[in-house]
Amino acid sequence: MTTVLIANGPNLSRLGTREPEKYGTTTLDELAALCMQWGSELGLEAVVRQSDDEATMVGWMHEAVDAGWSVVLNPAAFTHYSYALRDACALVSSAGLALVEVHLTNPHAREEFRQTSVISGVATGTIAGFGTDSYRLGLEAVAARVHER
Ligand SMILES: O=C1C[C@@](O)(C(=O)O)C[C@@H](O)[C@@H]1O
Repeated sequence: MTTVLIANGPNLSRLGTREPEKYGTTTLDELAALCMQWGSELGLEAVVRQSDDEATMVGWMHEAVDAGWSVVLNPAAFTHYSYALRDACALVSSAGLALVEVHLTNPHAREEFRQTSVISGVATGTIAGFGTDSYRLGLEAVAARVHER
């Protein structure tokens, strides 16, 4: 089965209680279980991780390249300023692996600083604003690309 890394950035461990009016009430553990279920329905093995640490996330992108994993990435606040994570994401997409950027909220409808993504330019595509369904749609996009190969 094809493995997909679902990588979550800073503060997403607090899902469920973090600004629930914006991010919903689903916890990260619940989201991980949903992703594993959606993944298996799509013929994908979902590996779900979260870190508040930029270097750790850069290392995960290197691991994805070496292992041939596609990635569904919610870079969280790193979206807006982490050139290190952007460069690591470019390694994934330039290796021909799908790198789908996802967001629970629609950053374009929020504060000005959220309207810039330094990741989008090297992502295969971006899905934002559909709550936890953004992840499901991200997995569907990966599955469509993997199965057309
Ligand atoms: O932490 C997050 C979550 C987020 O990536 C989202 O999923 O909507 C949007 C980011 O602006 C924010 O920093």
